[in-house]
Amino acid sequence: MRPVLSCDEVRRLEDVIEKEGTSKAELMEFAGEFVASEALKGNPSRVVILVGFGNNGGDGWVAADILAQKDVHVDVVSPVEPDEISAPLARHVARRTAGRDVNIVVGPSKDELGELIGEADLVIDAILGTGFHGELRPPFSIWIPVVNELEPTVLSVDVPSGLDAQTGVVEHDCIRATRTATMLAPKLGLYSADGPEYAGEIVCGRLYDQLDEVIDDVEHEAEIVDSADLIDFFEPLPMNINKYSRGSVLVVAGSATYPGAAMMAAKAAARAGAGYVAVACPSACANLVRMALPSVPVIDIPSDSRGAFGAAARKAVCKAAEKFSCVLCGPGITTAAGCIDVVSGLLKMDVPLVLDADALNCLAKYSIGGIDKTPELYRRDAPLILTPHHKELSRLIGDDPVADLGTAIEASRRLLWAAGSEDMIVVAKGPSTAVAGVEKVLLPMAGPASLATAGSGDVLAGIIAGSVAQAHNYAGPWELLCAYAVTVHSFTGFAAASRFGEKSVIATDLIDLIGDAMELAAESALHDLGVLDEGSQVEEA
Ligand SMILES: NC(=O)C1=CN([C@@H]2O[C@H](COP(=O)(O)OP(=O)(O)OC[C@H]3O[C@@H](n4cnc5c(N)ncnc54)[C@H](OP(=O)(O)O)[C@@H]3O)[C@@H](O)[C@H]2O)[C@@H](O)CC1
Ligand SMILES: Nc1ncnc2c1ncn2[C@@H]1O[C@H](COP(=O)(O)OP(=O)(O)O)[C@@H](O)[C@H]1O
Ligand SMILES: [K+]
Repeated sequence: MRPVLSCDEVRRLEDVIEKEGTSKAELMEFAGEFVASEALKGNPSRVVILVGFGNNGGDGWVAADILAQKDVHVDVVSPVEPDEISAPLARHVARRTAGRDVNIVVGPSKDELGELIGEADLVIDAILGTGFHGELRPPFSIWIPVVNELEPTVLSVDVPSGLDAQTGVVEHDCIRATRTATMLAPKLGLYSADGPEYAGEIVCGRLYDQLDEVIDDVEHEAEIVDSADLIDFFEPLPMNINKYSRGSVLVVAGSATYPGAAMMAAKAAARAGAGYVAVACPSACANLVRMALPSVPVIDIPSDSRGAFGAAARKAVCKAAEKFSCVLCGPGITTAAGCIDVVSGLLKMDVPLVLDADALNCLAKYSIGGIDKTPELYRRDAPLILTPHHKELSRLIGDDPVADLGTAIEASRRLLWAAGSEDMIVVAKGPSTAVAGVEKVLLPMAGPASLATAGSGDVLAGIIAGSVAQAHNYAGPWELLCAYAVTVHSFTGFAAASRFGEKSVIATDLIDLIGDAMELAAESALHDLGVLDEGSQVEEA
């Protein structure tokens, strides 16, 4: 796993490294070297380097010097003369570079800038990094659209200029990078909100030899999960099993209005590998589910007058739930009184429980001002996995806003720390999904935007429940198991997008591709580990 840091954590890490004897000035030299080495990968003969007033620009000035020494023609475009640069470290390297064989262009007109970029093989964006804040000011608010309009190959330094390195939000405009060379560790904003849209491929410069020894001296906002980290989940089925010992899931879902949610979640749980999946749904939709899923037993639960779980549902659901390795509750249940009762009943049982969709909205209705105010409602000994999207997560914490990865992580931590249980996980879904536990927050590979389609979350909930059901002797951490399920879901998105077209994917497409997705994830893990070559063939020893 690879750490992702907040801007504050990066600053603390720089301080730790400085205490160990490597100054910030030296780090800037290493950052510039890393940028130059990334730039040279494309063998450019002309490079334009756009620099700002701060240390992000400093990295650009160092890179300019190195590239010029490698016989690359370098134009450095600066808003001011080197002597007028405000950040002292950046001013120092700018003055030094000014004495070398680089062409410095101060405050060019739009047309001059366009001409320079038009002639370049590569543009290096060292305008703004982690120090960017507020509204984009001239001349950068003029430069950035000129760059984007010409669509050159762009290497951004640390973060694309205009992107908030913490939230990933682009308020006005932002450099559209082909690649981003980020320093020490990726910043959270590269994975949040608009980050993935603007950052392109992300490469990380370690800069400091003993990075592994000091990186744990600061907190990590999150950790990226690579397929290779999930290798233990790709074991083949053992021979000596039966349908129950493989793992069983009870899907407590559906209503007369949303029978499809129960069908999708149940089928996904089975496709994810559970040997026995049953559905407990309101009697009003039970026959529909039976007809749609011939392999799935359906338990009739008393309905209310609208076809949702009724007053007698709690007892019936809890009795049925006793025999299963995992219970998934929520898809399509509505928030009728009987549903709230069902959720509260299941929380009191000691079966591993996944709460999704309306089960979360039922939970939010329990308390005013956020369920973290009354954690005894959801604190339990058995595993509890909540799978909210941003809006559901916001409801769980009393309607405080959840808008991006950073706020989703913060909200998840509120819920987790209030409960204080190692067996509780919040899978905070969004364009990038965070899997948060009390100890750490994981960022599994995100899927394509095709996953933003109704019912896609029901499929994920089914994959999670199916995976939990199979984890009999699993010693944890539950975060990793959920990260595996999210990764498989992401791969279903890619597989479906390539089969049906990016815009044509619907949630039911994802379900039959779960097997393919597991295979793709396993291949990717073997590839990361160097066991598979480029052509995905097993390498001969
Ligand atoms: N992490 C690491 O270990 C290492 C980090 N390093 C590098 O340092 C970078 C951080 O440098 P930094 O702190 O100097 O900030 P930076 O991004 O250059 O921006 C500050 C300048 O931009 C200006 N400015 C701000 N907002 C603006 C706006 N809206 N519109 C226009 N201007 C705006 C701001 O002006 P001010 O608002 O202060 O007037 C100030 O002049 C980091 O990203 C990485 O590349 C490496 O060198 C070494 C290792
Ligand atoms: N832009 C996006 N890029 C990648 N994945 C996305 C994007 N938008 C949503 N997703 C994923 O799609 C799923 C949507 O879940 P959810 O909002 O609960 O849908 P529903 O309630 O309709 O089933 C989540 O797994 C989420 O991470
Ligand atoms: K930048």
